[in-house]
Amino acid sequence: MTDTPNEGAPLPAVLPAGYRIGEWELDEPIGYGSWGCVYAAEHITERTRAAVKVLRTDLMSPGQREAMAGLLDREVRFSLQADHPHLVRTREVLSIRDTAHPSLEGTTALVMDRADRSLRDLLDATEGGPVADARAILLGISEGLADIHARRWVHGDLKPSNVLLTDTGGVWLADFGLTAELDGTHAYGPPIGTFDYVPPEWWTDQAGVRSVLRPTADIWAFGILAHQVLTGGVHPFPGADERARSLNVRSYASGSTALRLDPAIHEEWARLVAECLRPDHASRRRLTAPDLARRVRRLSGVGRGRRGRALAGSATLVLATMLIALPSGDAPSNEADSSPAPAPGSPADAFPAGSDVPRKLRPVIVRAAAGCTEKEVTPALLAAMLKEESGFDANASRPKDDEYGIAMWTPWVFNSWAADGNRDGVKDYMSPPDAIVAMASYLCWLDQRFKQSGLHKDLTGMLAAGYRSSDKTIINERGVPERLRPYVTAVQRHLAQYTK
Ligand SMILES: Nc1ncnc2c1ncn2[C@@H]1O[C@H](COP(=O)(O)OP(=O)(O)OP(=O)(O)O)[C@@H](O)[C@H]1O
Repeated sequence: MTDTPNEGAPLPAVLPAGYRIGEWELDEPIGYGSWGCVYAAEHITERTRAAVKVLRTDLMSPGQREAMAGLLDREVRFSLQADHPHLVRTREVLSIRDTAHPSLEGTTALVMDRADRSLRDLLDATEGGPVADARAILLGISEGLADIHARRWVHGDLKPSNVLLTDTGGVWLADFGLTAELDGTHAYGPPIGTFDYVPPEWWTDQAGVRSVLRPTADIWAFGILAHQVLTGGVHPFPGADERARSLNVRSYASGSTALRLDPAIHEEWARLVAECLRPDHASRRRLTAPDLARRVRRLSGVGRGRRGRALAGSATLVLATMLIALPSGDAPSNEADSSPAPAPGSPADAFPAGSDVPRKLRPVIVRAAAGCTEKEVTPALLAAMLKEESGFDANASRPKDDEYGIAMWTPWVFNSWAADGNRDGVKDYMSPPDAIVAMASYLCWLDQRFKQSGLHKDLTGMLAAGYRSSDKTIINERGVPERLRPYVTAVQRHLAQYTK
């Protein structure tokens, strides 16, 4: 908190060197963004370096300030939870207290680890050919993206100035001002974007004053960025300026022109870039961020198992724990329901007599539930969810919402929870056993998240609602949102029928 030694004289737009925010003393600005200025800074006693992003709403018009409020909230929320070697670390978020300058009171300052340059600086300094450490940079970006998507957020503004680099080889994604949390299959953001990195559908996917944001937008941006990294800055779509290039992007997406990548790019990298630059969301979504990271890792020649540090609290860890806990047994089959009546005490006997839960599915449902130690994740709950999601139809689909199969998984979301329920070596969201085990893993994780957040009432309702939205939605609303109430009521009705 800042009361002294900041002087009482009027402050210029750029805060003067020596200005103190909390325990941090500002030095020169490192760079300017649309909403704020980033300063080099040092801790006043420990002399550690940092970068401090000051978002000065006092310099904005009332309209800008209003637009800024929501974005700022998202940037702060995501920054505080980002915990990955390839996401810039936010040390603290401060609210300026400066009695000598009341207009600054309450201004937000994000104190981050300081990088030595951005990828933009590196591209500007490179004349042709791949930038130095191109592979490591692309690997870092793809792993950072995979983590963001696994947490069900979309970066939304991936571009060279938002990729930070350190002299020691650090690669950090930064600037979470447009980072948005998914609610279902997509998020919404303000219609702001950097033309050179937005996907073709961005121009048409506007919902009122908001634009639709999907994880595939980050994949597109990665494709553009990878092309630039591999060529020393060449944008894959020709044009003298951003507007001309964006017209060429749209002409490509409409099928009028073909994609022409720089021939100097190695064939295998070019194939990956082309996949990222598929012309529409539907064809691009097959390449999820975890797949992308795997492919980049392989192309970079980095062996399996190389991770900077463990992902504390990540979904991956919970899933691994759960699958180890799965009792062994015969691999469940995908076939239709045709088995004889169950023996008493068998998995197939877990449901009330006359229940419509298909007999063939009962063992996998029971086994999937047994893999979770949370008492709410029962065979009855899984069956109730499957009933409401698909009516137990293995081929169900809602293409409009990008949801498929018995558990109505969205393909890229399934990837974060993917399970090989029938142990056939393939993790497939259209395979009922895989989809059901993944559903149990996800519900198990949601259950733990809610309990950790102090939410203990109506857990089954929150689990059903969380499956339809996200952990964050339920935690933020402290329970089932009204709009999801009809869905939750239906699941709970089935649950009562399936509970013995
Ligand atoms: N932690 C950091 N360490 C070093 N430089 C940083 C850090 N964070 C941001 N920068 C640099 O500061 C500049 C401004 O960053 P900021 O995130 O405010 O905006 P931007 O991404 O350049 O633009 P916009 O806000 O319009 O998207 C950028 O050049 C960025 O590379």
